[in-house]
Amino acid sequence: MTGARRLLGAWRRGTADTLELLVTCYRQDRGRTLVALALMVAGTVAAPLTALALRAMTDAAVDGAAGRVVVAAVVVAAAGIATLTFAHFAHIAYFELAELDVLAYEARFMTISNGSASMAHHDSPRFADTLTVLEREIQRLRVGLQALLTAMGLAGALILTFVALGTVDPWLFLLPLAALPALVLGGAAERVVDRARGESAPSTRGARHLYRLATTASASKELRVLRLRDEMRTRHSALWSDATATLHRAQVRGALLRLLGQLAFVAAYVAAVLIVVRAALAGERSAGDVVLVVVAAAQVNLQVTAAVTVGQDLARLRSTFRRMREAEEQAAPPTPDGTGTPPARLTRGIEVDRVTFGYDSSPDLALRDVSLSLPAGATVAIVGENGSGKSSLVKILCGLYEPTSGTVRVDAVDLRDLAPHAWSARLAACFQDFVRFELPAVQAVGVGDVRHVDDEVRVGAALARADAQDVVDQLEDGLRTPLGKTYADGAELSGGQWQRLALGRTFMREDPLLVVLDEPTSALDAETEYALFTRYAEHARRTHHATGAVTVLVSHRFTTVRMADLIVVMADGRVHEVGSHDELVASGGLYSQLHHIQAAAYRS
Ligand SMILES: Nc1ncnc2c1ncn2[C@@H]1O[C@H](COP(=O)(O)OP(=O)(O)OP(=O)(O)O)[C@@H](O)[C@H]1O
Repeated sequence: MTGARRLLGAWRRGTADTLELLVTCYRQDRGRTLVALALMVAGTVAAPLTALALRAMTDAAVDGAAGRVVVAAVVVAAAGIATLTFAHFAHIAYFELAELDVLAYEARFMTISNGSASMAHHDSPRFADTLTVLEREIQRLRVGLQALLTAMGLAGALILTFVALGTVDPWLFLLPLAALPALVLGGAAERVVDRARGESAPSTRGARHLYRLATTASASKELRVLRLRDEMRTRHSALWSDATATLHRAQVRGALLRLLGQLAFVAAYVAAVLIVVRAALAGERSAGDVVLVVVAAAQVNLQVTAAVTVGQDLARLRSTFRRMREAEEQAAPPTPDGTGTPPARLTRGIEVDRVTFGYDSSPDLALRDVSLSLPAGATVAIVGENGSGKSSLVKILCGLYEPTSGTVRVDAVDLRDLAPHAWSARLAACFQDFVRFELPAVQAVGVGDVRHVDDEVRVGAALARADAQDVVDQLEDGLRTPLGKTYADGAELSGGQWQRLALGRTFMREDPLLVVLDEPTSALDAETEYALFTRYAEHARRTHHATGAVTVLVSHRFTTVRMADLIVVMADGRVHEVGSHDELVASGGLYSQLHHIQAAAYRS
């Protein structure tokens, strides 16, 4: 009972999802949706009308009624034209609608992927699998829309065909039952194939990754130097073979299931024709009846075949919507978002209280029992070896991940109680894996505060704060120069130049409460990094007086962070030492040792 209820629930949800596609079309363009629907239904329903008109024509001919023959012949011709042409015109109408639908669902897909404040879902392999399948399936929404419109026409055509057959012999009303095995087995076949799509997603994802690597310019240097062309090709084709073998096996099983369903129907069809032919031979049915049954039953065969195909496309469409819902659930925050507003200025600062954190995809902890006090207005440097937890701590401070346990407090308010988007609006951050926005230079920097994306004065000021004005000065058309390979005339920048523009972007926000610079100068030499950090720290001290903003600098270079008010040394996910440069050097601990080693290395 519960199973049946669950099935019914799933069916209802699936139908609602599928119809939602039509509602989306309707919202985009009412007129075109109605025209497409009307043409599709009229074109499909015209086929059984042909059978009825043929019966009338045959009987009229046998009776010698020339007038009726002509009328019926006109109907046959009109219905024939409608069958042949309406679907084509409908296609013209829904083609554009389908494009708009793909656009609408791509926007939804983008929101699912990157619309939430937290980015924890990006670490889940299950989410990655769902995205891999969705990325491809969204492009198939066009087929889904066609299937949906065809299904509506087919439903009308099937009803009309069975009514027509039923007028010849009530037994023929049973013919729809013979179509059931084909529909049920068709659905089962699609489920088999859909499962295989999910199972093959990791291999598909791997193959796509290699394909992207092999076709993007950024990877081409290493691929050439490492002479990886053949290796990449071998691995790519092995992964594809793996994915296609899984899909192929499922397709074969699906085809067998569908064949079984079709055979059941063919048997019933032959029986139906025999019943009517025998009755006609006995003089109980007219010649027109025989014509109607032969034509209509043949149409039923075509309609059922079409229904099975359409059924598969609709099942695939339902799976797409199911996956979309799953992805939405996976990307949803584990606890309801807070609604609080961050303070206009920080008075106490940011408190990290016994924070422990592990990524979903890893059994190890990235942060263990971290407690820190980041006073308002302070410049805090975080140093530590690779993998010691610096970036993880920064991401927690930015609210990109929630701590597994422990609390981050902003002026005594739990970060979880603040509205995520209100907190991110008060952040200014430059990450080590910064984005290269291929836009005109003004916008590539201006997106740092999207309200002022084209404001050349603000952008200029932000670049000056980041000491990156010279990058733009070198460009042919200054701030208006398009950047990157997306444009035919786009300027290509060096890694360090891109990084300095990213820094400029960070300084677009004028009233942040937290400024994060996570290795923003990794492409620069140690001396330049030191000079820049000193400049930022001074700037931060001056301006953050007003907002109480905390500036967090992450660096590997122990020698360049000594200007910070507070230095946090991380090791193995824990806070190993905290203090000012002088205090830490005096204590003779890890900072002191590593500082001396690095200083000696730079001197030599
Ligand atoms: N997205 C992730 N999924 C799973 N584990 C991760 C992820 N990001 C980082 N880790 C792990 O968490 C630990 C801390 O990484 P984190 O990036 O915070 O270190 P880091 O000190 O910033 O290192 P680096 O100096 O190399 O940037 C490492 O063991 C790393 O493998």
